This record gives sequence, C-alpha cells and structure tokens, in this order.
Amino acid sequence: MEDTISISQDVPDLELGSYQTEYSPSLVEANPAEITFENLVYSIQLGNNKKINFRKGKTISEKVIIDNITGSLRPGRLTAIMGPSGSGKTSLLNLLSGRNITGKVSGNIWLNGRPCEDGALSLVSRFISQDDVMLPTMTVSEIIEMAIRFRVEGIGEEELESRKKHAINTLELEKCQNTRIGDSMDKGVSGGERKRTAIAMEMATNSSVLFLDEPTSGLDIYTSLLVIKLLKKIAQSGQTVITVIHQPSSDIFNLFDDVVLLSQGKTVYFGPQDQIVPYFSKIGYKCPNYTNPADFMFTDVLNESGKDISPRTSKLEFQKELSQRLSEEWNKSELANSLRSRVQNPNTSVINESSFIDTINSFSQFKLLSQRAFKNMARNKLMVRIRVAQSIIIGLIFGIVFYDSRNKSLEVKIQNFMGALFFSCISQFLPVAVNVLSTFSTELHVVQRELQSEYYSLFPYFSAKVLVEIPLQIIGPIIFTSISYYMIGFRSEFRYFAIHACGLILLSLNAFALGIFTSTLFKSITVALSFLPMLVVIPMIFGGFIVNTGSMLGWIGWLQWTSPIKYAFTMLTTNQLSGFTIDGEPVGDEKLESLSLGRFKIVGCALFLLLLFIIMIVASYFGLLRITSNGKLRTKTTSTKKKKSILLGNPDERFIKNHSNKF
Ligand SMILES: Nc1ncnc2c1ncn2[C@@H]1O[C@H](COP(=O)(O)OP(=O)(O)OP(=O)(O)O)[C@@H](O)[C@H]1O
Repeated sequence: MEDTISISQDVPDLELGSYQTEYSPSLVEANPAEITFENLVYSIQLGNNKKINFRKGKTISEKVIIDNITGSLRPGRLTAIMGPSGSGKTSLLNLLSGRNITGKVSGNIWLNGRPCEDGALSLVSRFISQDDVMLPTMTVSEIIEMAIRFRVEGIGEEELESRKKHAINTLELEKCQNTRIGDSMDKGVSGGERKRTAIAMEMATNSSVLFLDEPTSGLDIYTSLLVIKLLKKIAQSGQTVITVIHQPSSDIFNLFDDVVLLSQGKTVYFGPQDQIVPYFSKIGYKCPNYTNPADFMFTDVLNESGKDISPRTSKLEFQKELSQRLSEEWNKSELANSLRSRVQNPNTSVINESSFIDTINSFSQFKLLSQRAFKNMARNKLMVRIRVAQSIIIGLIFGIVFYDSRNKSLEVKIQNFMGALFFSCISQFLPVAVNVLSTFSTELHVVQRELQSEYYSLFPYFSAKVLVEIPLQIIGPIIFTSISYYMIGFRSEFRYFAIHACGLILLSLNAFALGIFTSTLFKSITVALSFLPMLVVIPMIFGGFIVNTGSMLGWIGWLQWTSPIKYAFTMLTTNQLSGFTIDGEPVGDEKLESLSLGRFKIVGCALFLLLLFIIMIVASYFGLLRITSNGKLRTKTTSTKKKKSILLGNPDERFIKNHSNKF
C-alpha cells in the first residue's frame, strides 16, 4: 500500500492528513464503468397547481426540470455537478441513478454501451443522499458496522473490524464513534458528524459507480476538503464518482476532473475542469486572476448583470434567456462536439457479475434486521416505558373505578361489567394505534432511505419489524389484565382470566397493524394522525356497546363485521356472561341475547380477530411497498433479473458497429 497519496500531477499538493496511510478504497477491484446519456429530458406534471403564463395566455401543466442533456461520465474521474439552486443538479443525479423519479423521462442512458434508462444503474452504484436520516438509537460505529454486514455475506469479524476502522479513521469519526446518532429530542452527534457517518456507511463497501448529493453540505472547510480528497482517491482507484456540489472552494474545485454546469435544467458546460476557464473566456466571460473559477461561474456567468436586458423583463425571464443563450453557445462549441462524439463511441468493455452491488441473502437480512429492531426497541426506553406505564395506570384506574363490581346489585354489576369490558377494549386499541403510528412514521424515513440504497428488501424488514413488535403488544394487555381483572371482580377461575387477556392481546395486535397501515397511507405524519380517529371511531361505534348492532339498518349494519372491537367485546362479554345464573335463572345468557352481538362465540371471535390482524398486516405490507417504491424508475424492464441480464449482455447495436473491436 502507498504511504502517501499523490492526488494528481495538475492539482495542488494538498496535505491529506493521517488517514492517508491507513485507508485504501480499493477493497474490491472496481469494474470500469462509463455512463453515457443522450437527450435526457425530465419533466413533471404540475397537477392542480397549474402555472398560468399570463403573457401568452396559456396554462402550463408541465415543468421541464432536465432539458435535453447529453454527456459522458468516465471511470477513474471525479465529476462535479454544479449550478445555482433549483438548476436541476439533484434531479440529474436521481435520474441517472434511477432514484426518486416522479415525473416523465425521455432520452437514453447507457452503462458501457448497455441501455439502462430504466434505473438499472442502481444495481452497480452506491448513492449518498443529502438526506442523512439514520436510526437515532444506534451509535456511529454500529451504523457503519451494520452497513458493512448488509453488503458483505458472511464477513469475518477481522475484516469487518478492519473495514469499519478504515471508514471511521477516514472520515475522522474516532471521537464520536460510540455516540448515538440522536434526534431533536435526544441530542446525539453533531450535524457534520452525522453527515460524515452517512458517507462512511457507503464508503465501507465498494462499487463501480458512486453518486453523492452534496456530500460537503454542513461540513467545515477542512472536512469538506478531506471528503473531496477521499472521493478523488476513490475515483483514481478506477471508480466513476459523480457528486453534486454547492459553491466549492478553489482547493476543492481544483480536485475535480470534470465539471457539469447546469442552469435552468440546461447544460452550460460539460467537460474537463481545467478547460472551463478558457472556454468561458472564449465566449466572453473572462475569469480575473486569483479568482475562484467556481465563484466566477456563479456570480459573473450564471448571474451576469442584466445590462442588455430590457428593464421590463422579470428576473425569471432574464434567467431563462441567459440559460438559453449559454446553452446555445455550449452546443455550438468544440468541447460539446467532442462530448457528443464520445457519447457515440463509449467504452464498451464487458460488465461482469462483480460489478453489481452486493447484498446479503434475505434470511441473513431478516436476522440482522431482527437484531437491530430488538436493540432499537430496548434502547427506545421511553416508548417501552410509556407503553408499560400506560397499561399500569389505565389498569389501576379501571380497577379503582369499577372496584369489586361482582358484589354490587345485579343491575349495577351488569352495567359496570359492560362498561369495564367495552372500555378495556378501547384502552387496548386507541393508544396502541396512536403510539405505533407516531413511532413508525419516524422510522419510515430511515427505512425508505435504506431501501433506496438497497441495503435490504422490504419483506425481511417487515417480517423482522412485526416479529419484534409482537411481544410488546402482548405484554401491554397482560399487565393491564393482571391489574384490573381481579380488582373489578370478573369471574375468578384462571381460564376466564386467560380468555380475557387473549381477547385484549388479539385486539392490541389489530391496533398495531392499523397503526402501521395508517402510516403507509400518507406521506405526512400530521395527516395520518388526523385521519386515524376516523379509522378508530368506526370500529368503536360498531363495537356492540354504544349502539345495539342488532337494531342497525341492514345497509350499514355489515360494518360491525369489520370492527375488531366488536369481536373483542363479544369475546370478553361472552366469557363473563355465558352460563351465568342467579337462583337457576340464566341471567347472563338473557343479557347476551339482548345485546344482539351475533352468532359468533369466543373461539369464532378469536379467529376473526386473527383473520383481521392478518388482513391488516398484509395490507400494511402492500401499503409500505407502494410508498417505498414511489420514485423508483418504472419503465419497460422492471425486474432486477432482466436489468442484470441486459447489463451483462452485448452493447447496443449502434455501438457494436462503432466498436467492433472493443469487447
Ligand atoms: N417532484 C417535483 N415536483 C415539483 N418540482 C420539482 C420536483 N423535483 C424537482 N422539482 C423542481 O425542479 C427544480 C430542480 O430541482 P433540483 O432539486 O434538481 O435542484 P438543485 O439544483 O439540486 O437545487 P438545490 O441546489 O437547491 O438542491 C426545482 O425548481 C425544483 O423545485
């Protein structure tokens, strides 16, 4: 291994710091990958927020975000995508990597000449997004370790430790490696440390292509330089590295091999970094000596003072005209011609299996995710304590309010029993659904990000989540029943107690599934929380206590059979009243009949509760699938197997003619 890193002949000799002797990004030999694309257009429908162009009197229903971009991103080179805010940098990165796409896409993308405009690039690339959400209960070291374990099947402890150490040292995370990520309520690592952890997660494993969306935002100048130098080193190891960057310092700017400059979704420059100043000088924008070229581009080129623009022109129109003019200049240039010719003659070297991002098998994913979920739950003490405290406090309140109802007069006893049974059901339904909804919605952001990065797939995650949460949904009703049951004075034999607890456990599981399902219906937790009462009120009304379900109109009465509260209430009531006699009078059965709870008894109701739970869990899974696959490119070839076979196959016909000797 080298002792020092020589960045490049033509960049300043910058000190890399101590990490350079320890870190080698070439953990796995990268397959050279050239990404070429032609006439890429990405537009979105404006939906209800249609924009009216008053001057022309037309309604614009479509916004063009990426406007006809052609280019090539080469292996062994570090490419920066730059441009003013809103110019389409992130959209271009997403489009190329096949992530977060919600609009219409046209044009072609190739990897070594193989078509991959259907998001196939995600199979060979890692993506470090701006959004660095992570599980707040995990430490920096655990997060990096988890990322490696998800990527490398059966990794040995020694290799794991060495990769983790490399990543931690490289991103200078030693000081905070045992600190939890934290969140707004429970402060953990700083913003910059969190960002570096997100980068370290992806850097601990290798691939042919690395996309980064503003990896230096929130970092100080020193750390930003450190990160870009690391990217340079990774590029030099043969990978194709593409990063979106905002206002780089001149030291950082000089480290880039290629620069893509965008304005209003159009290409203004796409070529070698060292040609950008001569190019703009040639078209009339001379960069003064000792000025950071990046600053010059932003202030003098992309925002030139509008001296030759009519005063009546709005800023937006001025920007549009300027972008149009600069992009026309670009299209006429020699550099653009050579870029187009490169796109027509790409590197067509063979792509092999080792280029694909590794993920461990589904069973290993499930095991890892279960361990993580257990750890997360154990550390999320507040939520566990709230759930246990809720059961204790509500159990005590019920016990006190309905205390010793067994020894009251018959009317009072029946009235108290009914009230206690119904509200026991409510107490194990409503709070559970709300708790699950609020905690799961927060976790969902992390899961979405990890699914997008393809650490694991949804099924192992979901199975692990359900498996780990079930014990908590069982403990709550058991605590509640243990406290309240005998205080209220329900039937004393153990089997009645057990049936009572079982009914509440099944109901609590239904509430858990409803909470997850509701969180998959909406993107915003606020909207989901506002919608939840409706999903809870209906089962309550049809629960068999508030309204006599036998007296309901037929066309609406069927709703009672969708209410888990109804089944649990019927189960609990039948358990207490069935066969209950006073002086040989079947008082209990008469009361049961008058309630018109239907023909299902204890076992039938338990089975229906189980069935509703399964239906709701399956619905939650598909709900999750819907929201987590939102934004992935969905076009003609959707299956991963098919995408892989295209990448492993021959290049596009048009390149075979040009490159008959290249593969
Ligand atoms: N799904 C979408 N719906 C509506 N507008 C969108 C959508 N995606 C992108 N845009 C718009 O497209 C433009 C480009 O967005 P993009 O995020 O790519 O810009 P950017 O150059 O990365 O900006 P920044 O530097 O501020 O992150 C913006 O005007 C943005 O509002």
